[in-house]
Amino acid sequence: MSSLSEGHTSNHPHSGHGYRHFAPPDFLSLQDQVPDSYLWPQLDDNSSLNFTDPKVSVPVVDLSDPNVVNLVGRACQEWGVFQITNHGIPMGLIKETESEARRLFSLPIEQKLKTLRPPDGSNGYGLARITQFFDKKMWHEGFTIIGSPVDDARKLWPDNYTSFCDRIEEYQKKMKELTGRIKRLILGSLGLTTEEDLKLAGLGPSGEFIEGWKSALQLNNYPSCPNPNRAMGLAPHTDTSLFTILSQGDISGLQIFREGLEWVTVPPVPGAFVVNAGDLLQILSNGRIRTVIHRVLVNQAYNRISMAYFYTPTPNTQIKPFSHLVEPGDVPRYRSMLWEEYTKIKAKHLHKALSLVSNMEQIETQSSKPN
Ligand SMILES: C=C1C[C@]23C[C@H]1CC[C@H]2[C@@]12CCC[C@@](C)(C(=O)O1)[C@H]2[C@@H]3C(=O)O
Ligand SMILES: O=C(O)CCC(=O)C(=O)O
Ligand SMILES: [Fe+2]
Repeated sequence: MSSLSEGHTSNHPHSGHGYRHFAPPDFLSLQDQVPDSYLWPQLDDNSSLNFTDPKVSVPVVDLSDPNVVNLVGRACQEWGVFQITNHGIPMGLIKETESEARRLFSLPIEQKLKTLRPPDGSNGYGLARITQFFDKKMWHEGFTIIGSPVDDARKLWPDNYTSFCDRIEEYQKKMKELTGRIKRLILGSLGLTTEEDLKLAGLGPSGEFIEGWKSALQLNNYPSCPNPNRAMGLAPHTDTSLFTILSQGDISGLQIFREGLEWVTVPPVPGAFVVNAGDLLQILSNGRIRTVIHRVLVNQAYNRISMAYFYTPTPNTQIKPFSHLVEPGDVPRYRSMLWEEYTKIKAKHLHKALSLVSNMEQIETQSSKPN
């Protein structure tokens, strides 16, 4: 594995261990003309979908509202996504973490490639994992941090990696606390009470946090783009996580897909986080809360940075719908499986993953059962 990560700057297709062609390009060199491999079919002009009518826009929930459990519950079931304000995370920390991310992506490409994520690895610089499922490339580069950022930060800034690490570690700590809070609100809104159901969600018998779930912090960079109507920042996808807490900064770009409305822009609210349901929440809630299809558009004027915090169980955790949400006598909508099993199905089948683990699907179409 370490020999692999030493060959990462090689661009030669026959160099054996080189996988430079799996790396993002130097976007600076593409500023004059966007190559055909980055040109998607004309994206709709979505300007009409920047709703300001609260009935058709993503809900904003004030976490200090006494009615917060109901507000979160309704937002989850109607939209699967909402923004949160009054969450207690200092604006200064968000801005400073974002500027560390900006500092990282501003490094020369050869420097960033020193941390290129190996094909079988989880941490470091690289393309979004969904890249292989699309014919066209994305106007995006990412950096994934699972656990400590220090090994990669040392490679990026051998002499001054501490400001990056300090900021990231503080941000991870705050995100973990906030995750616990949001998890309690969502589970509370679903009315979960039994020990079995709480345990499925990583909570002990009296609602305490069970250690052992994992998180991933994904820094996303979307350079400004000379042809924003044909370039895609991040292609349509759902997150695999239970839910994701996203800081999208001040620049819009994130859109969610909503039946009947098509693509709806999530307008940046200063200091707010976007919380979106992932596939796991759809499974555990027995389909009550739906995972959210979303994508990111780019723009000509600004380089956009976002930071997404994903929350997931460990690979050998058994997952299945909460029994409380399965009507007596009914079959759960999703089958019981190990988390590792689901992530493998997702990595192979992307958008089809949920229907492949659905019991309903098996009744309706026996042939789509996974082997
Ligand atoms: C814990 C996670 C969640 C991951 C994989 C791993 C680390 C990075 C995440 C993302 C970030 C970008 C979109 C996505 C779809 C991707 O390509 O990489 C996400 C994926 C998922 O939600 O499946
Ligand atoms: O950049 C954004 O606004 C969204 C990023 C995202 O969807 C992700 O990292 O999974
Ligand atoms: Fe996402």
